[in-house]
Amino acid sequence: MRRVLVVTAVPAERDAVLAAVPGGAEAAGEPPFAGPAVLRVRPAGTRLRVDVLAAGVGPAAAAAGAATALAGAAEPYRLVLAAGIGGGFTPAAAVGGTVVASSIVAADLGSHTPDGFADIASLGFGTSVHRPPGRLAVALAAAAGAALGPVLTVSAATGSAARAAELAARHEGAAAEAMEGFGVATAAALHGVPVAEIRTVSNAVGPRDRSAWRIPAALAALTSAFAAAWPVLDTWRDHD
Ligand SMILES: O=C(O)c1cccc(C(=O)CC[C@H]2O[C@@H](n3cnc4c(=O)[nH]cnc43)[C@H](O)[C@@H]2O)c1
Repeated sequence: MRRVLVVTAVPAERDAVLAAVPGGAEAAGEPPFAGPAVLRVRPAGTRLRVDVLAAGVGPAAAAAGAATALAGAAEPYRLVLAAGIGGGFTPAAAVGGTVVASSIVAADLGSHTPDGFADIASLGFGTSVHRPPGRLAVALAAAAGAALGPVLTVSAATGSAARAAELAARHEGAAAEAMEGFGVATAAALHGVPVAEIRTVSNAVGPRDRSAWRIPAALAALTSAFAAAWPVLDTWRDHD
């Protein structure tokens, strides 16, 4: 049986992933304390047992929830997936599109200096990038019709064109921005489990415009992305 943990921010994203498996979900056991529940689905025609957790918004909640699920697992997970909606960088990822992370980047973890932003790695305090297994990321992107590129994790969503341009200039090929991936990846790395990230684009990274957000479309795309991903996750071997 191939156990996969999917970590989203909010229940609507969790439910979009679960909707990719007709027939609904079952409880995957009570959380070890009064934390978010984990729901389980078994995609038909695969050996997958997929646990889906809505851990909360932001890198800290994502890391805490993912680490708790990993630590409490009765059997080890073979892969952890950060998943949900995100902002797309133009032109790499349009609203309604899908992005698979080639790298998972902590984009605002570090220090502001007179010479610009210094990330956590340049400060000597650990890594600022987690890398999914390359062949898995390529296969997921191909199956889902997704763009493949760096997905930036931020603690504060971009709200201006200037900030979007600053991030795009610092991270070549940046495809999407979200708030949980690096937290999930940090928990996965702590437990020695490979990580991947799938984002569906609800908005363009740039000036804050709530009216331009297309969250229902992004959630529908998330369901489609996971329906396409099951066969890839089922056959992937972690030495690939
Ligand atoms: O700026 C606002 O008014 C605003 C209104 C609703 C939601 C937000 C968020 O920041 C949602 C963050 C939540 O959704 C993901 N997400 C979606 N798009 C983005 C983005 O462009 N940048 C960062 N995160 C985004 C994120 O992963 C969170 O789970 C703001």
